[in-house]
Amino acid sequence: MHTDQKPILEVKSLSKNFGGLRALNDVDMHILPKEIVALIGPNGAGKTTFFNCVTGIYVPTEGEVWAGREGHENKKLNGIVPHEITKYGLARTFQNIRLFSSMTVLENVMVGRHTRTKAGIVNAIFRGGAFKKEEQDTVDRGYELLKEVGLEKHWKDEACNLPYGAQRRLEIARALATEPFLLFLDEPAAGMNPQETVELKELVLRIREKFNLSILLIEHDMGMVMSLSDRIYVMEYGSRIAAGTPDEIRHNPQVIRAYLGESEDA
Ligand SMILES: Nc1ncnc2c1ncn2[C@@H]1O[C@H](COP(=O)(O)OP(=O)(O)OP(=O)(O)O)[C@@H](O)[C@H]1O
Repeated sequence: MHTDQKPILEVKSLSKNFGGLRALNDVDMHILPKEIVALIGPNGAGKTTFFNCVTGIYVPTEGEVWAGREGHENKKLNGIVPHEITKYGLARTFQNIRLFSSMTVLENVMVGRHTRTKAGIVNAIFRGGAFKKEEQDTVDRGYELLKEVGLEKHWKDEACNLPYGAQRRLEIARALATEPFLLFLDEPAAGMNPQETVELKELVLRIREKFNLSILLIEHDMGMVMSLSDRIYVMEYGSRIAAGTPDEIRHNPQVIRAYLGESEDA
């Protein structure tokens, strides 16, 4: 990594209040092209609130979010609605999987793809004749992405019938279909067995290379965080308490204290 590279994400003094609760307090972060960065911290530290503020779901109380593809100027994202942020190139998965459960696996990926097509989701549903070619491309591209995450054999299954780990991979495929430059993964390994977690790690590394992605992940599986991340940010009670390489974080006394102080189920 070269430190003179333009960050593709710059978060400056981000804060979020919920009534009297300061869920995020003055948090700074940057991500460089093709970096894999983890955001960790005990339960309730503010990690999901951070994701929600950066991806437009919450309006931050204070602070600024700037982002832009490599080779382009960064643009201020404050005030932009979530679907416009997705279109701009920031895609995400959710802690509680949010698939369209009665749609097929392939249709779920096609929904992501329609962020990029002229036809849009309405024409896709009503099958407007003028959009047939584009629609075929959407199907082909969706199928390719299913192959990428190892789900092509399940393309006609209803999404709700997939095992849990496969649903998480499908969410990643749907996010990739929007052609992001920055992908947010909210606890991608949650509920996965050790074998699925290893496969997920390989998948994350593969898609970073193939799609030239930067990735920010929230994850409680420390084995995965330490072995996958280029850098790690640590939060506690809404504030950033540390940032550094996995080795620096592992030996940081404040981080050790934050983790030893939390309950065992975290
Ligand atoms: N919409 C909301 N309204 C009020 N309080 C909220 C809201 N969302 C989050 N909070 C509170 O903000 C704090 C931070 O929550 P957040 O979900 O961001 O933490 P987290 O680090 O993602 O936790 P976990 O690891 O358990 O997912 C918590 O005290 C939570 O109860």
